[in-house]
Amino acid sequence: MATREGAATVAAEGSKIRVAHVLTVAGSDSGGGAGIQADLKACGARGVYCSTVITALTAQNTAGVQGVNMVSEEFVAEQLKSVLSDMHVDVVKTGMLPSVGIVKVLLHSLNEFPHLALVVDPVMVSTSGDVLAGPSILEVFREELLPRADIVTPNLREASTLLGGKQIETVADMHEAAKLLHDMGPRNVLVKGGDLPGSFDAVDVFFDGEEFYELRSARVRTHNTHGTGCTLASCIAAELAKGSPTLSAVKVAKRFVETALDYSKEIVVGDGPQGPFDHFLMLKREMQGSRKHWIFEPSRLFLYAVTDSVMNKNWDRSITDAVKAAIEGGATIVQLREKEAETGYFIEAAKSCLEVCRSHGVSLLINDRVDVALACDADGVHVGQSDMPVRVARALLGPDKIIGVSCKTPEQAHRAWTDGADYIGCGGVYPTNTKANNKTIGLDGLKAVCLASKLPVVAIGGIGPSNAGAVMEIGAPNLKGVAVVSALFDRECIVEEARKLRATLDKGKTSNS
Ligand SMILES: Nc1ncnc2c1ncn2[C@@H]1O[C@H](COP(=O)(O)OP(=O)(O)OP(=O)(O)O)[C@@H](O)[C@H]1O
Ligand SMILES: Cc1ncc(CO)c(N)n1
Ligand SMILES: [Mg+2]
Repeated sequence: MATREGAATVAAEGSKIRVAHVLTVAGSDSGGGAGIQADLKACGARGVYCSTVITALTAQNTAGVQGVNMVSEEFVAEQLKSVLSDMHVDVVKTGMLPSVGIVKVLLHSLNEFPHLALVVDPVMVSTSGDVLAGPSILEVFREELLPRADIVTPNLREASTLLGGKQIETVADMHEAAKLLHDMGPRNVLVKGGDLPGSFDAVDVFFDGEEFYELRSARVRTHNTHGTGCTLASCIAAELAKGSPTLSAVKVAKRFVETALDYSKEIVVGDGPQGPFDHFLMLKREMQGSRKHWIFEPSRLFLYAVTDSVMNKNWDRSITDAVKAAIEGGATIVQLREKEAETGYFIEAAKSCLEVCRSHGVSLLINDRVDVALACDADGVHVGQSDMPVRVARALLGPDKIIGVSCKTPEQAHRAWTDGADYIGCGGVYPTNTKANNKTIGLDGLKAVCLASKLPVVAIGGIGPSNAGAVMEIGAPNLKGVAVVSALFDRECIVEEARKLRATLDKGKTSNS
């Protein structure tokens, strides 16, 4: 078992990195819930590479199995040869093995690679009651495949069939079955109790030849259990491939299945009685969870105030006072655009603005200066096309900060999405004095950018109370608001101007809804 032991999740070999690798030899489930598809997802979720030798195609959905098309023995052999002659496999996991001939072909390959660990999920009957491997398979399973296995994972029905029809209705029966199956030669046995009648827990019995372990988890109340067996066996294989001892691998795998079922208990994929679950839902939720506190709510772009150092100087106002007034008038997000400010002063001013913004639940972004945003822990940055690239800013700021990017063209808008921006600032919509040599793209340019991206868009450039309504009326669902500079900060009373703008925007919103 040298290879398995040596293949921790990723084992460095010089400068190359070797990945933990499971080969699944199983059937395809067109519905994507069990078989090869479950194995790929399970290994993916556990961070392990998975190659696939397909033994049969099934036409299958949440109602059951409508058809089976076996792959020829010769072609199963060819797939095995392609993978095993070239790739560094740590563990072979078997699922649907529909004919004696296919099992023999597999055994032949395993003989050639005696170091490979073997997880056997003796798939025979699907939960829907459809036969995936007939009784003719039993002898070769008992006599040849099980003795070669490091672990075999039958469900109740499969354990009973392997044992010639033994009744298994209680946990005590499962112990007995595990012991009898162990006598057939596998190193470890896991009798799965997913289908144990009347049990509150999902109990599996593990036997290593010496000790019995009852592995219990809460029974998730769900119809989405299609593919639990395949997933469990693949997870065991994945953990073994990383180098775990067998009992730990089984415990991790069972926990994975339980958690995946729990996360997926409400999903609806098909109309049949037994749905699949989502192997990645817990990861998706985790990702969302880590961004929960800030998660960017596009409606925040509604009235976006962008400060301007020159204007504040002309009107003799501090940045903080300007920001306070904009928020009082109804600004929903603020960006500090201080092109000339010295870094030390900028950080202090940003901290003071941040205090004001936080106390009003308004996000504060910094224009261009990722360093300043990091220094004062602002909510994010807004970058232009020639500033720090979005990808680099994202790498520096991490997943929790908001990143906006200025775009004038559909290409830039598309790029913003792939690079990981949270929103697009699009303009100049109208001519403006705030930015020298800034090309005006008009309402058509704005529309084209909105159409080109899934990201929320805020329009900018020459916008004020007189034209904000027209901008919002272009009718793009992802146009979430307007950003203004002069219309607020180059006016005598910021609060009043902000209120006027807010009123115009609010009016447009009510008449559109
Ligand atoms: N509702 C449930 N809640 C929690 N765990 C479950 C539930 N149903 C099954 N399990 C667990 O899932 C794993 C697979 O067991 P199960 O008996 O369902 O296998 P199976 O019948 O081979 O599955 P399938 O044929 O649908 O792929 C076991 O660890 C079992 O305890
Ligand atoms: C292809 C395939 N393999 C295994 C199972 C057992 O769930 C299934 N339903 N379909
Ligand atoms: Mg099964």
